[in-house]
Amino acid sequence: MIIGVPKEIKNHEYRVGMVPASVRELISHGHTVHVQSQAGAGIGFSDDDYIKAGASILPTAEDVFAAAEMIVKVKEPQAVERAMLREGQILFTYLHLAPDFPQTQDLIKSKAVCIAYETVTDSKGRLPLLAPMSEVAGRMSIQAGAQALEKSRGGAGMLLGGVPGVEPAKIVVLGGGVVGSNAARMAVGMRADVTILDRNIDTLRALDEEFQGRAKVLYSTEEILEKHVLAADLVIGAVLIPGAAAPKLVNAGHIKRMKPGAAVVDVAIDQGGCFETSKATTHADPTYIVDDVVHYCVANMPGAVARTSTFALNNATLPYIVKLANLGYRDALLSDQNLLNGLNVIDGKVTIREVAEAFDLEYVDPKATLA
Ligand SMILES: NC(=O)C1=CN([C@@H]2O[C@H](COP(=O)(O)OP(=O)(O)OC[C@H]3O[C@@H](n4cnc5c(N)ncnc54)[C@H](O)[C@@H]3O)[C@@H](O)[C@H]2O)C=CC1
Ligand SMILES: CC(=O)C(=O)O
Ligand SMILES: [Mg+2]
Repeated sequence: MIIGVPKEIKNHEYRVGMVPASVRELISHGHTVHVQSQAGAGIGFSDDDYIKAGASILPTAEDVFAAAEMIVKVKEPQAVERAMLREGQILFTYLHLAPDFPQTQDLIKSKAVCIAYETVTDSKGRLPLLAPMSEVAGRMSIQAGAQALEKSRGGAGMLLGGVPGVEPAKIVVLGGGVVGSNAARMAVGMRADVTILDRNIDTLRALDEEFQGRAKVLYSTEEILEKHVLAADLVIGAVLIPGAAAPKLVNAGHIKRMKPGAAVVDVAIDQGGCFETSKATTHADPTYIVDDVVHYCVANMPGAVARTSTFALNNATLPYIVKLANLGYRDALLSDQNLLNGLNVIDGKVTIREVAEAFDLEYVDPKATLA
């Protein structure tokens, strides 16, 4: 198969779909890999590094999209990239369609085979291609929150861990999955006062066992959520209903009643965000203030630590890239229900229920589209 790796174009996005070691692996399976010139420059890989791994370098994204049977990316395709997709071409990347109607429309129009990293599952129902970036974003969320609480960002001027004789900040983590548990680990390590809310009893048990009282672990009723959010200095938004738009757990009224100078970090912003007042921001201008509460809502947080993130992402995606390349999308998807769960749009049809429901579009059984 001919595989194409374009340079990412989102604001301050330095990750790349494949590192040279991944390219080498595909070449060893007999595939051809075209990489856009400078695609890896942001994480220290030159065009020469890719050539040594066996890739050929193409000057523009247009060249890569035109040549490739499968495009491997990191972030959801931007409008100019969507315009370059064609019928039957495989797109393997993060998509986050449920909060993004323009992208959904364009992918339908393209008739491409669009497989989203974030809805591929594993045998335990987890999300193996989302998890590495959730680990990164969860850990980063506490750094982002710490900065948001500084005076220069509009925060109350609090140090997360306090100092001897002064109380630490109260951090509330909404959702105790991969993002939430990683956020809590960092926050506990910094000696903040940490409370995690979730609705999955098994998750609550596992967190309770892990933290042994160093973080409070609570079932998230509306009452508990309101009580803890209103008392918080920092709230991390880390809930997910796979494939669907994030539930708006914190409304504008809650934000109004939060402490002045408090901060929220909405990691779930890639799925639309779990604070009613969230709107996506960029690394160039990450925060804004609503009712004296600092909001950090960057949708590609791991892009800031692109080197760590690209390796972590490639470790997870490579086996799936190899499978798609070796078998072709039809056999790869039909032989692996977990990979099939990643199929969001194919031949102009929506094959993920949550996205179809979000936009009142027809849902088509993915298997029916491959018959
Ligand atoms: N902004 C960014 O750069 C990044 C964002 N993310 C996003 O972070 C979000 C969280 O991802 P993960 O932690 O991997 O998901 P996960 O599936 O591991 O965890 C989500 C948790 O939310 C809980 N939950 C769902 N609905 C809830 C509710 N109403 N109340 C309380 N808890 C609820 C679930 O029980 C689960 O434990 C996703 O939207 C993901 O796409 C991930 C990586 C980077
Ligand atoms: C998951 C995601 O949105 C990211 O890694 O940017
Ligand atoms: Mg207020």
